Amino acid sequence: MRDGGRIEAAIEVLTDVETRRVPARLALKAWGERSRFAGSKDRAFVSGLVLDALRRRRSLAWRMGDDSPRAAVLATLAWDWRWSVDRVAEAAADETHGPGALTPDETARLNDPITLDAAPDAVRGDYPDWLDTHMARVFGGTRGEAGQALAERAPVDLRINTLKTEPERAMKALAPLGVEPVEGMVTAARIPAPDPATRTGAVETIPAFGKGWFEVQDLGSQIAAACAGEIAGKQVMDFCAGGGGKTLALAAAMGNTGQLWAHDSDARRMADLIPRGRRAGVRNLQVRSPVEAEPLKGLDGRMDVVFVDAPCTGSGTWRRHPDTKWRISPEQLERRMAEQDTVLDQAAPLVKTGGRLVYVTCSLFAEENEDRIAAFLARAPGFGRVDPPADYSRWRTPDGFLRLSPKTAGTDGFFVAVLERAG
Ligand SMILES: C[S@@+](CC[C@H](N)C(=O)[O-])C[C@H]1O[C@@H](n2cnc3c(N)ncnc32)[C@H](O)[C@@H]1O
Repeated sequence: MRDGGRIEAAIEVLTDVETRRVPARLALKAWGERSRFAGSKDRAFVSGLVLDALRRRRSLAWRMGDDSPRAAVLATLAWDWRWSVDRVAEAAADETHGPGALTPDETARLNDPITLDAAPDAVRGDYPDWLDTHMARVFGGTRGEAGQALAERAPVDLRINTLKTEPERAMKALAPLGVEPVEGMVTAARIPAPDPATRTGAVETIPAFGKGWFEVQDLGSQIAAACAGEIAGKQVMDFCAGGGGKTLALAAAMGNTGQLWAHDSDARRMADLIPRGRRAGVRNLQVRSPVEAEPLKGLDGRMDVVFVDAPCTGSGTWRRHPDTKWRISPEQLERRMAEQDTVLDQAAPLVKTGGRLVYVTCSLFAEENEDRIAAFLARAPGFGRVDPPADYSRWRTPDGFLRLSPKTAGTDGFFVAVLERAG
């Protein structure tokens, strides 16, 4: 495809995302199915452009004085992809495929972009107005900057699986991917955010992945899992195991000692858990699926650690899923809060006396984090807060929890509370 056609396709997909309020992934898939002529480079270009436009949707509209998908896509090319305005103009004017020649106003705005200094925080931080109070509660006067960091492209983070290899050996195998070590975490590696228009080789295709040497996992998720503490030889329950990202990290920390239990209220989400565990060399995993009559039977009061990776709005992952920030609603936030209360109440009885309940979300909002913990502690006075591991103390909140964000930690946003059941 020529650039004009690719740009027109990105405008079409962005329009579809916004008018039908569907995930970008589905709109891109639908476009791909309609556009059999598009090759893998075209798909990478269109997908990268749509996602980048979604990342800064509001600030682009504000600076262009136009909230159309066309304006967002053209501005992304000029300001984010650093195309010259002449190049944008030439591609747009492509007679057969392009979205049409730039107007004089578009040309002027692209050539002379205004700053965001006078923009409201929600515009500077690229999130919907109704979330401003939620962002303000956590980030105060720096919420615009926190939002900007959530609008950056994310790196690809890897977790080296110590059940299968040594970090040094894995780093050698990963060298062709351009990985960088992560300070303070020898089992983590990072591939800097790729160029948006190119489809980078999927890390899953290299032989070391097939051998189970590493997993793709955001560094924040790895740190959250590490907050389970010293768990070798213990009884550990991953209560919301889902696809098993945290389960496998917990398994590596246990080194096939003790017993790791995995549970989720949705059996379908755990479908890949057994094969993933096998590939990763996990031998101490027991899956307790909700298809069983009483999946948690016999486990009350037996766990040293119950890890609750709770359902949440995912506001910490906007870098990776920028469409979700425009779809999230107050009703959805309320629903997630109710689910978080339920999940805490269901998980707590499994914790043994002196054991720990580790509550994690990938959301930044206090309503899903501190407020849920405060409400839980009021309902369950046998539990009390303890400090998360000292290694991560630089991200401790004044209340003694952990909050990671792209701005403070260079990771996705995560919240961790470590609670202990009194003796
Ligand atoms: C954030 S996701 C888990 C992601 C997973 N731990 C990982 O690292 O890949 C939250 C999970 O909680 C599950 N869930 C929601 N309500 C639940 C409940 N009451 N009990 C157990 N799991 C629940 C959802 O099905 C979903 O899989």
